[in-house]
Amino acid sequence: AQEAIELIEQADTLRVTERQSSVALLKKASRLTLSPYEQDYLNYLTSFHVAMGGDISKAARQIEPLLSRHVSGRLALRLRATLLSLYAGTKEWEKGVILVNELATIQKEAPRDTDWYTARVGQIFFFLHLELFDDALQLILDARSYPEVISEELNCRFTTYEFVSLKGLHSQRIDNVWLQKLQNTCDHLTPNVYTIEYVVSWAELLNERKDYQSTVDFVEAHWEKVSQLNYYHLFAELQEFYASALFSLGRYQQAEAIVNELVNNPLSENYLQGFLNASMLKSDLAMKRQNFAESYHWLRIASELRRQEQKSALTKRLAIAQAEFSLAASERALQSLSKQNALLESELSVSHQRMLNTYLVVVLSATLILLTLVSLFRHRQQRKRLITTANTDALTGLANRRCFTETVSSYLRDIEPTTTYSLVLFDLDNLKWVNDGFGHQNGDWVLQQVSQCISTLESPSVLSAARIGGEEFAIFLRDMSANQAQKFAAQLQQHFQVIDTNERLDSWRISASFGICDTQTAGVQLSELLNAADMALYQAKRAGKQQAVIYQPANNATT
Ligand SMILES: Nc1nc2c(ncn2[C@@H]2O[C@H](COP(=O)(O)OP(=O)(O)OP(=O)(O)O)[C@@H](O)[C@H]2O)c(=O)[nH]1
Repeated sequence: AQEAIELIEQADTLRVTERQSSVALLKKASRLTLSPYEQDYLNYLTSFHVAMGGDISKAARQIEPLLSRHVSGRLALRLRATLLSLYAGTKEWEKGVILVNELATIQKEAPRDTDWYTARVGQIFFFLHLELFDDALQLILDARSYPEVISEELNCRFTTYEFVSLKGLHSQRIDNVWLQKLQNTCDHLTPNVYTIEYVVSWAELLNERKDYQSTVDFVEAHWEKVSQLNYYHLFAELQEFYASALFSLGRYQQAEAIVNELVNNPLSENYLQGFLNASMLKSDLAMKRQNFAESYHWLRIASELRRQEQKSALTKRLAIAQAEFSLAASERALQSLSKQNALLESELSVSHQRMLNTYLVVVLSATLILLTLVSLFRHRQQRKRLITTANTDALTGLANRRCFTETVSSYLRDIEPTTTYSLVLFDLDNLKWVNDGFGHQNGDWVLQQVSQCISTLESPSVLSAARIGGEEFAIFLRDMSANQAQKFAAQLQQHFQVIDTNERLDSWRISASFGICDTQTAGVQLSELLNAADMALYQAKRAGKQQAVIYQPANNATT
């Protein structure tokens, strides 16, 4: 069992040369299950046979619905190329013009294979019917400018169309060299509807040149070949030129026999120009026989056909004008599009610029913000440093007097009445002696060691500890009575005592004298507390140093 596609492709190959076999193969294929593509391909070839049979209108109507399903690829080209040659026959010029453009678009994407060149032939054929010889010639030259090898049949068709175009443009310049060229290109090929096209064109040329004897000779030499093809249009044209030439040569009977064949064939009605020429000839022939009534009859038919032909010529011109108009319109559209494009591009560059500007602004702003943040940060750091410096004692790192006063004052402002606060004031013993004996640097060292002892105290009671004078320190304690503070001072004293002074002070032991008071006895003003503690400290010094004295009201401090 053969594949459907094989049958259809075989039918395609034989469609021109062996029509009957081609039709039979298509019938066979139609009985198989077909894919949508195969079905369309089969329908196309069936329509092609309908066209070859002479009913080009029917064929065109059958092919038209297939177009929308095939907008690219092989079948897209084939369908349109065939339809285009049908439109040339049915004189549907406008539809044809649209199709020519569609084909050009499809061709841009398609590879240059046989189908591509066949489509190109379709376009040229259509242009020739519109008598747009220049455009046709342009398409031929363009197709020939590519190095692809085309089949001999396609070469014959291109040569034929080149000849038809040149004939249309400069008929008088065509000489027999052209005939030679056409014969060399086409005559050795199997005769088919395409390879004998030039014969009809050459016969037309001879007839137009009133070279009637040559026309008759030429037609008679090719009669057999063309008639056997059974392709009505070509043969009808040949018959027409033949009859016309015979008439001009005075061979009326022969001419009449030929013309009768033409006018009696129902297909001739599809072939307007030919039918018109034949009617005119019939009228002339009747006139020769002095049958005026018959002559008048054919003249009336001819005039009706002439009217139709003029209408058709007008339609042709209209189609061309419309095509040119739409071309101009599309050019205008293109121009306006490119203008819009230019506008868009300039807008784009403006917005690019804007974007760049925005970007710059953003970058600048970001830099500015960053700089501001940095400077703010620096400023804060500086402020912090300044505050720290303002509140810290440079030598020992402890809070200074200013800071101590502020801190303690703020605590005292919000004092809890049930809570007792204590102030421990102490003064190092014999620092002058240390300075004098071991040097001021070692005196500094002593101050630092003492301060370190205070800093390392991890008591939640210590609210503030400071160096409030040269060798004078103060500690403010929360929730501690003077007696408890005294114990605290004793601990501190122990810490001072164990400071390793071997290297610096020859084992001289560091000590301090403490003056202690609390809010219960001294009052809740800082000045009161300082005074009280100072008094107690004075007493501690007087009592022999290295001791802690608690302030007693009425200046009666206890050690
Ligand atoms: N090395 C050093 N000595 C200081 C500093 N501030 C004050 N002094 C010294 O501390 C000493 C205080 O002397 P005095 O008031 O006689 O006290 P003292 O020698 O400790 O004797 P008492 O207090 O009676 O035990 C002076 O010699 C000051 O120069 C300082 O920052 N560094």
